[in-house]
Amino acid sequence: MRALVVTAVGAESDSVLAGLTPHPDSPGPEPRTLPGGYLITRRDLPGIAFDVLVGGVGPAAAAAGTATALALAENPYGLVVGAGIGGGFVPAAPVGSLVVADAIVAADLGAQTPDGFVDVASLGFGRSVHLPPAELAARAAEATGALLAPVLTVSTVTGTADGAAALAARHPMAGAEAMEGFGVAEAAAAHGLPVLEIRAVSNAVGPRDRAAWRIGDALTALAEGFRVLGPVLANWGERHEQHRGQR
Ligand SMILES: O=C(O)c1cccc(C(=O)CC[C@H]2O[C@@H](n3cnc4c(=O)[nH]cnc43)[C@H](O)[C@@H]2O)c1
Repeated sequence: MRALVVTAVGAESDSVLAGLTPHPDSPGPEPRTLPGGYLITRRDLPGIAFDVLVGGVGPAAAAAGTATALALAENPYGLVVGAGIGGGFVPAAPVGSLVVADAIVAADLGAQTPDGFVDVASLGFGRSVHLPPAELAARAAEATGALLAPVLTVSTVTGTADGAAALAARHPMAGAEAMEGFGVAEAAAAHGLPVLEIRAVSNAVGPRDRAAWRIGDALTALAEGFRVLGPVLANWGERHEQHRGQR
């Protein structure tokens, strides 16, 4: 199977690649540049090939980058994975921990009304949630020690206690927020592909405090997560392809 992993920035892609590179002395091919300037780097593990893309920050950039890579793929992908750092809803997802999405939620796509926020699906336009394959998400969370919970996609980083409380009230089970997952998922769905999202928590969702961000710790956790995730995804891909072959 081939999997496309979509990160926002190079530091996240470097962490993912570090986790997917069993022999640091022979790391594999150098990055290529896709039309649009997207960097994409290939890593081969037993049973699975990964292309790790730097797609940009925010849901629109992530959707554009993912769609570009999927449309230009020489060989078809079987899975798309959104990956990177994110804000954690504490205490469930502390800084340095991992969250695997059991739902990828467009948390600020919709309309504010006098009665509160109405999501885009309730307005009658498209989708507000993408669901990763349940068994895959559960296995990924178990293997990596991640919290299995909804991951919210927002266009604006939550920076106030009121904002965090409003989001938590609308999504009481949420584990993390980030800015790309829903865009990645929309592009994957347009190509009929399953999607997974994993976030390493760099900061707590809440009042803005840049001094408290632990991006290094989160990037280390992301690399460790992908070290474990590689074989899990390979195993899932093999069983998935066998299952498709039997039909
Ligand atoms: O607070 C700021 O001044 C600020 C300025 C520019 C960018 C940021 C970011 O938070 C980068 C967002 C980047 O990292 C992911 N991320 C990490 N933590 C969070 C979060 O708490 N909420 C949303 N996104 C987060 C996100 O996926 C982006 O790729 C801050």
